[in-house]
Amino acid sequence: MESTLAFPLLSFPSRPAAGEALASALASRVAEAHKAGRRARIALSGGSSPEPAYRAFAALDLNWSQIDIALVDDRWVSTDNPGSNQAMIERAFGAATGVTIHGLVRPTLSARQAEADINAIMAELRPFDAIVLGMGPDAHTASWFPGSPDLAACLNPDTRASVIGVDAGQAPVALPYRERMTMTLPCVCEAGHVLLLLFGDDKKAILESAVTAPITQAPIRAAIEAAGPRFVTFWAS
Ligand SMILES: O=C1O[C@H](COP(=O)(O)O)[C@@H](O)[C@H](O)[C@H]1O
Repeated sequence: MESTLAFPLLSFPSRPAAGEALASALASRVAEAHKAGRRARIALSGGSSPEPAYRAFAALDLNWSQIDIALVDDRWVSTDNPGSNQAMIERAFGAATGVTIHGLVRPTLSARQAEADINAIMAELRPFDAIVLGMGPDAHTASWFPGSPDLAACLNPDTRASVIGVDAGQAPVALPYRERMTMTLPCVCEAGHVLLLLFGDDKKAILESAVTAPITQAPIRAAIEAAGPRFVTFWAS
């Protein structure tokens, strides 16, 4: 199927092939950082789509002790909850000995109460070499949900915050995980590479509609516009 998008959408014959290509792109970003003599910093999304791609990345022969992995967003649950993005990422990177994973959740606090602590950590990690985004069926990305009273704060281009606690309870797709922590638009879109991993003909059609939809209804459009040519989609049917 031809893409009608005005930005790069790389099509792959299968989901595993798309995941391997994403893993290879991330490995290139890691190699660049290490060649420059510094730790590599990658931020990853959660959800149901990306775990096999993360396993493919984790299987690569990299100097994992010089790689920081942060989360783009998480549901405000502890890692024993099946909805925990952190738990999925920790599982996927089990083979990556020495990697540092920076979780966003502090289960004894509310997301709002934890913002200052997590923002301090993110300030040390920014800017990220690469960020991996996903997209939900309501055109949300990260935890930027249509209808959320916190959407404007998430998408404020002038915010100094890297992450904010959000109430996503107005978005049916978010439930039952109403309370969340998410990176903000500037934190995501200043990254060297903003990579969207997307599966299914239905989601491709949603992405194509999102580029002309109001940002309040299709928050992913904010990332597409802010990242410009650094926004690349890895897609398989
Ligand atoms: O809730 C979330 O959903 C999005 C999309 O996930 P998917 O299940 O449709 O693959 C994800 O990118 C985000 O990290 C997650 O918190």
